[in-house]
Amino acid sequence: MLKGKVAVVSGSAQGLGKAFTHILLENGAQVAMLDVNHVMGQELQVQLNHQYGSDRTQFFKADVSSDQQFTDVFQEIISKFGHINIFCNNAGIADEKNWEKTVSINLSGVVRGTYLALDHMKKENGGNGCVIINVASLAGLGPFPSAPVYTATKHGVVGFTRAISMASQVSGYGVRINALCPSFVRTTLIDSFKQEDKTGQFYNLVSLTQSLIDKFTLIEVEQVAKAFLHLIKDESVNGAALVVKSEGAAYVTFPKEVETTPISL
Ligand SMILES: NC(=O)C1=CN([C@@H]2O[C@H](COP(=O)(O)OP(=O)(O)OC[C@H]3O[C@@H](n4cnc5c(N)ncnc54)[C@H](O)[C@@H]3O)[C@@H](O)[C@H]2O)C=CC1
Ligand SMILES: CCCCCC(=O)/C=C/C=C\C=C\C=C\[C@@H](O)[C@@H](O)CCCC(=O)O
Repeated sequence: MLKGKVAVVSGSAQGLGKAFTHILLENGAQVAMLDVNHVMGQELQVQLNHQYGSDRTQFFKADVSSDQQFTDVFQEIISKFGHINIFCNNAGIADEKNWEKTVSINLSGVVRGTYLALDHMKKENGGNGCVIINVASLAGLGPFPSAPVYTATKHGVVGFTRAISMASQVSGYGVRINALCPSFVRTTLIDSFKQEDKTGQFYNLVSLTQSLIDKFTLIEVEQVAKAFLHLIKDESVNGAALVVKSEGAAYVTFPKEVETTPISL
């Protein structure tokens, strides 16, 4: 299904990015894995070489919060694979204490990756069939009180995706751009909410977070990967947000007009 397609996944050394890499490979794509953690990334590449063959993946070390590193690695990927058809901005952290770093990775990193990919896809490949997936969160659609900056970055990813997808369509780029919004997933990221050096002033809200996790229940990376694949294949959507919860996946219906309650001045 994805034979001949080249995909890039950021934050692919573990967690959701690793699961996205697996499902892309299982469906015939070649995958450029990008991560700041080169030890885990290189270990994974060795494992994937054994499993899928040595020509299917290559690991590239880069920090998505660095303009220079992201731009350089993007060129390296083009030199290695020739072109890119699928680009997934997945790298993310949950660090309320160092909240500026969270903004730089979760939001600025997504904008950076989308612009690099869009520029390449529209010029080199005429856009046709190219797709960008931005990993947001259910926290991009509603408040996650113990992580307000994380929530802001994910709302930002959803808003950016909706606007840039329209810009792509109106400009005739032929590139679809969609957002993936999982609820809590069993990865190492989840540990962040129990670490005081990550939660900062919101450490007192640990039990509130736990009750949200209990309400939504942890989902497995493989379930999110299936939704990710659906979003790649579904050519009918652009600017969509696909929610993934334990009970299944569903597209968000955004209101054409927001509901308001008038006040008298
Ligand atoms: N685990 C969860 O409950 C949910 C996660 N998400 C989102 O999914 C994405 C992936 O998260 P997980 O797999 O859960 O986390 P994870 O912590 O398991 O994996 C994140 C990966 O991103 C890499 N990374 C971090 N900062 C980076 C940077 N500056 N440049 C390049 N790579 C970097 C890490 O080295 C790691 O390999 C994130 O955007 C996260 O916000 C969304 C909803 C729920
Ligand atoms: C710090 C731990 C990592 C967090 C990873 C992550 O992104 C998890 C998010 C999970 C969901 C939290 C959102 C809660 C939102 C509610 O406030 C609710 O309003 C959402 C409404 C949408 C719905 O369909 O239920």
